[in-house]
Amino acid sequence: MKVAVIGTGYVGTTTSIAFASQGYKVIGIDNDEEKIKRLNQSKLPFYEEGLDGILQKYILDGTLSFTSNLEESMEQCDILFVTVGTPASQDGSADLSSVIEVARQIGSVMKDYKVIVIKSTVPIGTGAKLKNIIQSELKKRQLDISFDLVSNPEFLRQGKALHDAVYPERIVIGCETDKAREIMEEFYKNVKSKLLFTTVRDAEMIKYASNAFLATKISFINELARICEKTETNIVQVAKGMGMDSRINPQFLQAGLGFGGSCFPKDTKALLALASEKETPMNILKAVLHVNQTQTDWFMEKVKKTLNSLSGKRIAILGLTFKPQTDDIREAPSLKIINYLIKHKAHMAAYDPQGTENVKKIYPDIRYATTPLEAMAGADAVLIVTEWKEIIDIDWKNAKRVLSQPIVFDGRNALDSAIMSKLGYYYMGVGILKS
Ligand SMILES: NC(=O)c1ccc[n+]([C@@H]2O[C@H](COP(=O)([O-])OP(=O)(O)OC[C@H]3O[C@@H](n4cnc5c(N)ncnc54)[C@H](O)[C@@H]3O)[C@@H](O)[C@H]2O)c1
Ligand SMILES: O=c1ccn([C@@H]2O[C@H](COP(=O)(O)OP(=O)(O)O[C@H]3O[C@H](CO)[C@@H](O)[C@H](O)[C@H]3O)[C@@H](O)[C@H]2O)c(=O)[nH]1
Repeated sequence: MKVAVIGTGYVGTTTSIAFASQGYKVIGIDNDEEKIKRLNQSKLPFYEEGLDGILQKYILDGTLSFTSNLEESMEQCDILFVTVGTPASQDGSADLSSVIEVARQIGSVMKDYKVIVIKSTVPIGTGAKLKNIIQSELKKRQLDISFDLVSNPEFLRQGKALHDAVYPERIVIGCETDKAREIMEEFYKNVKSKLLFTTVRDAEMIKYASNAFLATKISFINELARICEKTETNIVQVAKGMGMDSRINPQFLQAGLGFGGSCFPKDTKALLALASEKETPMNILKAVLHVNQTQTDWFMEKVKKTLNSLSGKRIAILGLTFKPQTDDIREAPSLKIINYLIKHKAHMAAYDPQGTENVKKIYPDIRYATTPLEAMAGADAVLIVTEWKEIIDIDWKNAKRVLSQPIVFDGRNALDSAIMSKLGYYYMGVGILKS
């Protein structure tokens, strides 16, 4: 079976590599010519540890190739996976212009039966809409070609993309015909995973519902962290005790600075926009977003109160990306924190192993350091914003010497408060007693 993947962004490139590793011949297609040129030179358009070597291997052995020519690629493939972006529009709803454009292009060049698989995260009803667009393009060409439209949402996590794509916990397939079901079953036959066949609409909803639920767990624990601080209880212990109940489970109960990234913020907003369009309010989800939007301010108010004022203070920011193991800064809490510090006239120096260049484009005028210690030199306080291992592993005993004051605000509860206190730090996390 030959495979084409339309859109060679984060999901498209990582799933193309995963499909190649499963023995398929894969063509990655993108309308960004520069990206295609670089991919063919084995250069990834994003940071993902260890992936460039694997990409190079599959390019060199001819398993994987990249092009901007959709028509030619379609003739050579049986299944087309669509992984183009669906970013948030001004009103929060999903911007479907790229998936619609791809559907038009497919309909205008398709010559025989294909299975068109939507991996992009799209609102309920989009699959049916895309099917209509393809049909009307075929009609314009006076062709009566059959095709199947399948929804196969992607659940991979950034930083762990290849692992998640090769060993998915579950595969959800929404399809409408036995033929499409058989082809999808055959395609995934070597992947050991739970498989759920359902309708296209259900599959579309499963993706939004999953992200909304995980986001809900995070906002729940973050709101609980606020009350823990007022009741002299420790959110880390509370989450641990809660998570020991298998019905609750310990994942996504890490209190912190709120969720960021390219998915949770936009997907929760898109589901809310859909709910509003359907005149069915989702009050819990609204609160989830509200807690998330206020979490960094809540944290920064504590920083300001502890330091009396931020004006003229030197602050070291450790970590800029929305989570470790990525260079992605979309919706990263660090951006709100930098903005807060600028507004309160603090001086800052920021360090991140991978995200600096991306943040520089938004905030060119703040100081960036090339090591954590350089950022910490002379600082009145340190803010841990992303829990990179390199940041957790700082030699905190010796690092104290470069600081002006030994104060650490840990936005990820990444360090041990008792150890930090023993080392002589004034240490404050999220939802834990200060030490
Ligand atoms: N990033 C993640 O971790 C993740 C995980 C699961 C699902 N998703 C979903 O997958 C989709 C893609 O996300 P992403 O992060 O890979 O996006 P991205 O922005 O990194 O990549 C999208 C790619 O599509 C290309 N593109 C746009 N229009 C095109 C067209 N007409 N023809 C060919 N290529 C075109 C762009 O040039 C870009 O390379 C989104 O719907 C997202 O919600 C993302
Ligand atoms: O207990 C937790 C877990 C996560 N986060 C934050 O939540 C955000 C998202 O984290 P994560 O889910 O690990 O990252 P993503 O790569 O955005 O992956 C999510 O979004 C993808 C895109 O839809 C889905 O495919 C994945 O299943 C889903 O986990 C990050 O800012 C994390 O810091 C917390 O604050 N506390």
